[in-house]
Amino acid sequence: SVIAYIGLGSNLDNPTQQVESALQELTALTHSTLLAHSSLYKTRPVGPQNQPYYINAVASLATTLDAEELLDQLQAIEQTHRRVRGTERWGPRTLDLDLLIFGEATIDTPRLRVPHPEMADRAFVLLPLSEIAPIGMDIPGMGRLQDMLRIQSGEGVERLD
Ligand SMILES: CC1(C)Nc2nc(N)[nH]c(=O)c2N=C1O
Repeated sequence: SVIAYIGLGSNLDNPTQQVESALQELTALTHSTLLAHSSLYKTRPVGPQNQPYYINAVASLATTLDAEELLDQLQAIEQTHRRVRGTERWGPRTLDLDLLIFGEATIDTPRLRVPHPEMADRAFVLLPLSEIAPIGMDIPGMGRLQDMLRIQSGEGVERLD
């Protein structure tokens, strides 16, 4: 099996509830085991500011699914949260499940880019990720987590106790 890291985000319809229940659903994925999840964070929107704050988290999963199969499962969970696709690209959403890292794989297909190309400059991903990943972890084709964190300010990312 490989270890996959999943980014969770929501800023519509009770985001804390959306993320909490998505974490529950991740424990029920076939051929997968939820290993850990971060705290929840309240984060300022990246992109258009005229939208609500997000709730973000990161989870790690041991899985024997391949990346595309896992993506299918994640998109199915998004659907159960009434994720209305085709809405504004950077607009608000009930639930985003992003496949951030899939073992040592680097994938670049029309459906899937892994590791997630924007994660290196997103504190709303790096801070929760650093709670559950080894700080020296190498992110395939991108560099070390600790080096990415160093150039991020925690501004606009608040851990919820
Ligand atoms: C619109 C965009 C880029 N901004 C975000 N901003 C924050 N803070 N959290 C997100 O999960 C998030 N997701 C996105 O897709």
